[in-house]
Formats: sequence, C-alpha cells, structure tokens
Amino acid sequence: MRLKKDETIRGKQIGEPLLRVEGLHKKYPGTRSGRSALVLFDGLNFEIGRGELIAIVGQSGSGKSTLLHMLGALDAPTAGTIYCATTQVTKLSAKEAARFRNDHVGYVWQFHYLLPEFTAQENVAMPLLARGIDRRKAMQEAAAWLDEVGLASRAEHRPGELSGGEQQRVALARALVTKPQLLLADEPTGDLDNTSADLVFALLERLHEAHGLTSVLVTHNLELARRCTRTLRLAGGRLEVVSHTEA
Ligand SMILES: Nc1ncnc2c1ncn2[C@@H]1O[C@H](COP(=O)(O)OP(=O)(O)OP(=O)(O)O)[C@@H](O)[C@H]1O
Repeated sequence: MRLKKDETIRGKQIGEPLLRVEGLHKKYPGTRSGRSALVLFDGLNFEIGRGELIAIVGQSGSGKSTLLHMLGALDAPTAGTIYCATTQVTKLSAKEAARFRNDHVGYVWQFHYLLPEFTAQENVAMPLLARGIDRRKAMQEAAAWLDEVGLASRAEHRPGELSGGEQQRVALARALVTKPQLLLADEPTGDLDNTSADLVFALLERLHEAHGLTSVLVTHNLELARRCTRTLRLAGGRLEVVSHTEA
C-alpha cells in the first residue's frame, strides 16, 4: 500500500506521504490466569498521503481504535515503525510523544469529553490555555473557531445545554484550535442520529479541506466511509484497501 509519486485518488492529487507505517505488529500476551494471547496486527505496511481523508473500517475488536491510537502516539506497537513526516513516532519518549501530540495531532472521540462546568468557548480555549497562551488571546481564537463550526451564538452555553451534534462540533473546534496537521477521529458520529451524524461529517469534510488537514476516521458507517479518499479495512490482523463499490 505504497503511494506513487503524485498519485491521484478519486480526482484528488495526493502529496507525499504524511504517515508511513512499516511492519507494525501489536500483540497482547496471554496471562497465567488464563487470558489467551491476542495478535492484533501482524505486519501492517501502509502510507497515508498529505491531504487524504481516510476511513478505517472493520469488525468490532479488529483493532481500529488501537491503530488510531498508535498513529497519534497514544499507544505503542509491539514492533514496527510509524513516521509522521520526518518524525519517527514509535521512537519518541513519553515526554516527546506528549509534545508531538500537542503540536501535530487533533483528536475527536465518539464521546465529546467536553468539561461540563466550562462554557463551549472555554472548552475550545482549553488546549491553548494549557500551552500557556494568554487567556484573552485564547478566548479570541476559541470564538473564531466556534464561529467556524457555526456555533458563535452558543459560546456561553455549557456542554449540557447543547445537543449531541453541537457538542461534537465544539469538540471539533477544540481539536483544531491548536492548528494540528493530523486529525484523528474515533467514531465521531457514532453516538449521533443520522441527521446529526451527516451534519457533523459534512463539517469535518469542510474543515479537512479548508485547513489542509490529513484526517483518519474510524467508523462503522460505510455511507460516510464512501465519502473519504480511501477506505482501509482491518481484518484478521491485516489492512486492505476497500474499493468503494464494495464498501
Ligand atoms: N490492554 C489490552 N489488553 C488486552 N487486550 C486488549 C487491550 N486493549 C485492547 N485489547 C483488545 O484488542 C482488541 C481491539 O480493540 P480495539 O478497541 O482497537 O477494537 P475496535 O476495532 O476499535 O473495536 P470497536 O469497533 O468495538 O470499537 C479487542 O479485542 C480488545 O479486547
């Protein structure tokens, strides 16, 4: 699954790879108490080009979330290497990995994990405040992002006063406020009804294009996967490209 130079996929020209995965293995050893060993990945090799919006699909338990966590330096493989541009992600110390995540990766999860006692604007500002950015500036940036996700009028609302779709839109703004190059999304629409899921996915697509992101999305929703540049399916420890007619 190597990208050719200047490869065009579904009418979109893909730049050089942003992510390069080589010989990735993940194994959970068995335990004395009787838990059997689990080989999750058995030598994955693939590349994701800059600007791609990739869907990862596969049955429950096939390892989609684990793979996403590894791409974002939240989990380590048993063997193999992952490069993000020139950074060998799999070689980073815990401190370096935290820095890498902070500087380069935005995450969105199935559940928004917004802090309930803070307003939408404060939640979006949080990653900037954690970086030590001046509160006024952080709140200004957060306001601009809330505007971009269509929620300027909800800046003062707490998460509990927003709908599920709105909460995910705030979570997207929070993921992108630090201007990452890589967006990792784990079932971002999995907890939403069809209409809200469609709205959140359309927003994700728009932000992906507007901000030149490379995005990897774990989803069970094959309709949404069809709208991505490529769909990769995890099955039996291997990763295969799914043709969109098949998906
Ligand atoms: N720390 C661990 N120790 C042992 N097994 C684990 C551990 N973490 C995850 N697993 C197992 O690895 C497998 C893959 O988990 P993962 O969450 O990546 O799957 P998934 O494809 O995202 O599933 P789903 O679609 O249900 O969210 C599961 O069978 C899970 O039980």
